Amino acid sequence: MMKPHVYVACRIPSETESYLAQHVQYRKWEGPGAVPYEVLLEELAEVDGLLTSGNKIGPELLSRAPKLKAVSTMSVGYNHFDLEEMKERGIIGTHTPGVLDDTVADLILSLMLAVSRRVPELDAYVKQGRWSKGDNEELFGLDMHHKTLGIIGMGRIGEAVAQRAHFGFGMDVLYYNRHRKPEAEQKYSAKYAEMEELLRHSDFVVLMTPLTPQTRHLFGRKEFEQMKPTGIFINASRGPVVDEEALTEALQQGEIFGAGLDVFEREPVQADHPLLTLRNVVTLPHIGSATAQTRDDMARLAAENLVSALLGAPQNVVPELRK
Ligand SMILES: NC(=O)C1=CN([C@@H]2O[C@H](COP(=O)(O)OP(=O)(O)OC[C@H]3O[C@@H](n4cnc5c(N)ncnc54)[C@H](OP(=O)(O)O)[C@@H]3O)[C@@H](O)[C@H]2O)C=CC1
Ligand SMILES: O=CC(=O)O
Repeated sequence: MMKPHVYVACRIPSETESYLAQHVQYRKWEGPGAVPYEVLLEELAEVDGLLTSGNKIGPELLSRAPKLKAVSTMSVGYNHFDLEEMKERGIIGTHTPGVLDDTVADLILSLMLAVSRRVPELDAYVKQGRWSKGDNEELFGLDMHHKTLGIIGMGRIGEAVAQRAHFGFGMDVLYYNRHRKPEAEQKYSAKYAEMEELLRHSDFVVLMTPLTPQTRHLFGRKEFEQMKPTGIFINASRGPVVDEEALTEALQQGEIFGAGLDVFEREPVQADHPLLTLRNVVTLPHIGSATAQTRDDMARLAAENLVSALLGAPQNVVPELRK
């Protein structure tokens, strides 16, 4: 039987390439940087499958890929999939849930600590030779242990955050989803709360929903106003879930204590973005799952997902495209 043809548009480790080679014929983008859109369109003309990590999968691209049967993204988020278009064309879309939960949760905890204890700001203070003797109250931060954490989007990653916060830091956990999760409530003594109640009672608010039409700008002026003035806001979901103008205002006006951001409305964020000028914001370049081990695991799973889809027994299909 002829092996299916695949294009690999993102970096994958050599072990994963060997795995792919057993099942498919593939070509790959060798870099540097991201694959240019024109190259992608050309490559897709003849392939059955695409392995990607964030290329927009929309009508133009799909219309240039007449043989395409499956797109596998090396990410758990799949807001770059045009789900309606893929459904109409019968394209299978898969993602990589689960393998990155602990790594992303670790990063979220590091943002919570970095903002509350002002780690980057104080690192700069020391390195700039501004440390003087004596107890300087201006350098004090806020405690994280035994405070209240509110998680909006208590899914796989949200639960990994709850686990660390509750058992590691003795935090009380509130959460908001569209559906309650009795098992999570039991495991982490978590309490379900409506958004407003969660925002009013939480010392730390972690946003971890997917980006969907319903969650776009879920967080705006009203939500920041409802937070405590000592509240810390963390977003590691997707940038457009937050209205960045409202967040900037809330930070400038002291409506909240600080924010930790791994994601932005436009990525890469522009160097002159107002958020980057604020002392009480800790930023990262969308790096939640980026450890060597976890990226290897994601690449392997994405490759397995693609092979499974092309060989007729698809796994890890995104919920909206399941038959
Ligand atoms: N910064 C980074 O590097 C990374 C970012 N991510 C982002 O994190 C997201 C979450 O990943 P993961 O935990 O695996 O996903 P899950 O699907 O497991 O969890 C998402 C949670 O969000 C809730 N949710 C969905 N829609 C809404 C809504 N409209 N209002 C309130 N809650 C909602 C869901 O509950 P319910 O359905 O009951 O509402 C669910 O509990 C990904 O989609 C991705 O965008 C993921 C990995 C790395
Ligand atoms: O942002 C990363 C992902 O896996 O989604």
